[in-house]
Amino acid sequence: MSPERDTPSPQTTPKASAINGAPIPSFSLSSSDLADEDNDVVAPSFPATNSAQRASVAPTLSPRNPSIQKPLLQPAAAQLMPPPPRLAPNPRVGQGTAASLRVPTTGPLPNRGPPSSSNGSTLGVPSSGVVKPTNGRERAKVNLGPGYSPLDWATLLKSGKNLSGVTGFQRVTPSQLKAMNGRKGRPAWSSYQGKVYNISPYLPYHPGGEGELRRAAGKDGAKLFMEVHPWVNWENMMGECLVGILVSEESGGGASLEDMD
Ligand code: HEM
Repeated sequence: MSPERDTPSPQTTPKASAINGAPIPSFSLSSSDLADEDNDVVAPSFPATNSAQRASVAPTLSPRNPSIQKPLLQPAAAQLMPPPPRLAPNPRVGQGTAASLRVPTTGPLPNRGPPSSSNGSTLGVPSSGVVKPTNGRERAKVNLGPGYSPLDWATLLKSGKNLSGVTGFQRVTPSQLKAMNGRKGRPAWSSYQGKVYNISPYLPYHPGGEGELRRAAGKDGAKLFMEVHPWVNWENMMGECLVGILVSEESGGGASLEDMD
């Protein structure tokens, strides 16, 4: 408490007082001061009339604010409440809502996938548009020669040509299947779910490469096939290459198989 402070009247609202002898501004809260004021009071030049600082100060700072004309019977809290919204112009408002919706220029954009990919696709997906499971294996990229596209294979399937390499339905024993491994001029056969197919004509059409397909030659190819691409329909793609059915060794093979040896 400063000894220089004016002694306030116990009946009046406590007045602000100078702490270091500085004069108190004329905007006193006392009713007598208000009565002496008229509306010609010039607002202080600072803060500016429409500034944010002024907006945050009690309304009694603005003589043009009608609230100061009211008697001090209002609760003190009401006197200290900020004026009705008279905010300084928001510089963003003039730029439209697009400004507030604009995506920051730093950091990854949403829904854009990984920032970059080895195939150069900006969307981070393979350029083929097909996302395939890899089964933990690195798939070989095979360039099929001209005329050996999947469409070409489909055309060949419908051509009516004999793609099985045999004249009739065969009963194939495991040993006979093993002999048809594609070597020494022999055809490549492979079994799938008990059926035997001649995979030789498909070798140059196989998207995974001839070498991969040859791994199934002379044996049951189902396991290898399902490991790599279980979504591929073997029976549809190889239907015209059907040689016959796999039978037990004791059952014996067909006569035509013996002719091929
Ligand atoms: C007659 C049986 C087979 C047929 C009809 C066949 C068919 C196909 C087809 C249609 C594709 C393309 C798949 C795609 O793009 O989604 C493909 C790819 C492939 N196949 Fe086969 N396939 C056969 C057997 C095999 C076997 C036995 C192997 C492995 C030993 C194999 C290995 C592959 C590989 C590595 C690819 C490449 C996959 C990729 O590019 O992501 N295929 N095959």
